[in-house]
Amino acid sequence: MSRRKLENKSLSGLLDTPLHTAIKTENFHNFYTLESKQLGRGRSAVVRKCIAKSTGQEYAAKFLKKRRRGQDCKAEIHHEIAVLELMKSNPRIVNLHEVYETANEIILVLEYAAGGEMFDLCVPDLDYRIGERDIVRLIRQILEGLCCLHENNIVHLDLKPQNILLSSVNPLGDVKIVDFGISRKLENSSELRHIMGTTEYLAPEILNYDPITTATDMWNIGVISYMLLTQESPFVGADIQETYLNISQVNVDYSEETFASVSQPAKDFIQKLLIKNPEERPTAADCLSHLWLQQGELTLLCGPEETCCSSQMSGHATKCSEERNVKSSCNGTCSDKEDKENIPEDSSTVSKRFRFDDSLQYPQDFTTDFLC
Ligand SMILES: Nc1ncnc2c1ncn2[C@@H]1O[C@H](COP(=O)(O)OP(=O)(O)OP(=O)(O)O)[C@@H](O)[C@H]1O
Repeated sequence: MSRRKLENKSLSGLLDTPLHTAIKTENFHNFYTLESKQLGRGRSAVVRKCIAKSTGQEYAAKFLKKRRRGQDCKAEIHHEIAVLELMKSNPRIVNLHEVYETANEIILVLEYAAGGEMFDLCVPDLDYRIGERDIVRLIRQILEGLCCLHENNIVHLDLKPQNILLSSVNPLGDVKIVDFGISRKLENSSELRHIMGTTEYLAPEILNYDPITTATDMWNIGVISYMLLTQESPFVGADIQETYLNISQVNVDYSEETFASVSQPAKDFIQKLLIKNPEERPTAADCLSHLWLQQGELTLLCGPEETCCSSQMSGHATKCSEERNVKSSCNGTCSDKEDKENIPEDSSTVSKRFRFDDSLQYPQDFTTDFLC
């Protein structure tokens, strides 16, 4: 879908479509062996690896509390399930296998992303530095997933290296986008300006309380690309105020020193995305046509003549998704659609959310509209 179509839409909220996935009330533990080590934890969930007793297959079990901070969160969880269902056949989005419900929790049994978080590729103390060719492949894959989400008028709103997982790390596998907990459906009728997220990844329009569109996710593509290429978080400051200021002034270090080993097309790609005015940012489909992403082996899900949407970035004329066959990039889902309190924290799993800004107290999340 073109930006023109999307920009008139603003954010309303949650998908309340009937779910196709059966919510099982049998005892989860009869069917899965749960490993004690946490894979991760976030604002709303604890995620643990589990093994299906019948098949030996590995999964990730995401335990979501039905009530958090005294509020019923079932609608949010329903929404997260509905988004995962909508994206079911997109290989860039984590697959939802099963759902269980207990008295206090809903358990999402997800495809297991054995390679962990992309965040681990963004840290300066990495033994090896991931090459630009690999970064191009990973960014392409994120954009392919994002194209499909945006074509379905869903904005992720929490894209960050902690929510981009990898199917494997050695060899470097494929992208799996996770955590649709604060994603929202864009609607014509209403708009939402508040949302929460992690401070250093917030787009200026969120800080400014301006309407949110799909372009908000595109800011995050710029941030993720910057982090993969430079091993630095572009906006993080000494404290939360400095981080806000850096974001609102788009104060980014593009120095020779920081970009010493980064190609010019890669730098150009980031500079086109880290733009204050959301309307000037290219769409996910535009980005796929950028010169930087044209290099190396292309792993387009679309056929060549079915490439996603128009190209604002490169000027290449390509086909729009509206004209596309449903079997294109979204494998049928695009156009054919219409607290962790009870789970003891595993000390071996430290949240890496704030690794770039350890000085800030948890949570540094921006929570003007706390959803749950
Ligand atoms: N399918 C998976 N395979 C492997 N690890 C996973 C999987 N899903 C989630 N994780 C790990 O668990 C962490 C938390 O998961 P997730 O982001 O879905 O939880 P959340 O509570 O919704 O997070 P947030 O606070 O960002 O909203 C992820 O960052 C990742 O490290």
